Amino acid sequence: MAIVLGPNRYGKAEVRVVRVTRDGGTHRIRDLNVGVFLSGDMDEVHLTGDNAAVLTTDTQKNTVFAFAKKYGIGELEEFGLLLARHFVDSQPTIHHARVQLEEYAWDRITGPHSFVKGGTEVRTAVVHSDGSGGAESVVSGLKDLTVLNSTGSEFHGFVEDEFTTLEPTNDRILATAVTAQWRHRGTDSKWDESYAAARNALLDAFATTHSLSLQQTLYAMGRRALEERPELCEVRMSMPNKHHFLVDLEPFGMDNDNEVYFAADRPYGLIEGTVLTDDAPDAPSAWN
Ligand SMILES: O=c1[nH]c(=O)c2[nH]c(=O)[nH]c2[nH]1
Repeated sequence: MAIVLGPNRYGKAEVRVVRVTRDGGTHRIRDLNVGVFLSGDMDEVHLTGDNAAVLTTDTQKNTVFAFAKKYGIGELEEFGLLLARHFVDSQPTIHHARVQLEEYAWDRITGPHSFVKGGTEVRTAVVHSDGSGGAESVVSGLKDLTVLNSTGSEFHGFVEDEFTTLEPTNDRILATAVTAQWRHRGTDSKWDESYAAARNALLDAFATTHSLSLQQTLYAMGRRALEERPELCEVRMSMPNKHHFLVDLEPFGMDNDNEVYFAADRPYGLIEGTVLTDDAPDAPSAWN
């Protein structure tokens, strides 16, 4: 039996870069968390410790800051593509780059240079590139988009075995924190417009679907995004069921007509799924 090196990559995780753009006295601010992960001719560094092929993770981090200065931070996906292509194009030993990005929102308060941090929602992007002219993929998304329907949700007809205690319901709160990623067919979408429209499609489907299960809602959301955005071919979602349990007020001589809930934080159901068009090209490297 021989022991061999399997798939590997290396890079700098969580480069926190804040870019201020000064437009006269008016400032704009972008707040990103960038991860760079590279792979290529890395047998020697693992097998013998020869670092000749290694572009250091320190250099990768510096490149993120230098690009933020040199090119500014435009659309999130575009910034990721710029970085990913640079690493592969400039280094003969690097054949594949993955750049993952998170963006945190800052909303203007008043005046030209004051901001308040946005909510918990985070915009995300993952870019893979084998270099200019090579295979590339772009996955956009968001995480922690927290939503709630205070009615319009039922859950019944499920399996009942000897351990089942859950009561069927025709009216419950449905709440979740959506993490969603959507894969683009190409690498030339209008990124900001596409992001806003996909987000709206998810939100609108959540709000307007009369839900018989969170699974059904998940499918309706992914489907809506794909129907409305032809530049997309696959949506992956992870949605915790933020359970709201009716409080028993009978001991106090009161009824509870779906008015008072206990918001439990754990354990929670975790509903995950993929929705895709039947012509979606295979793209394993877009996700790995
Ligand atoms: O929408 C739901 N899906 C489930 O699979 C499930 N399981 C559960 O206990 N509550 C719910 N709700």
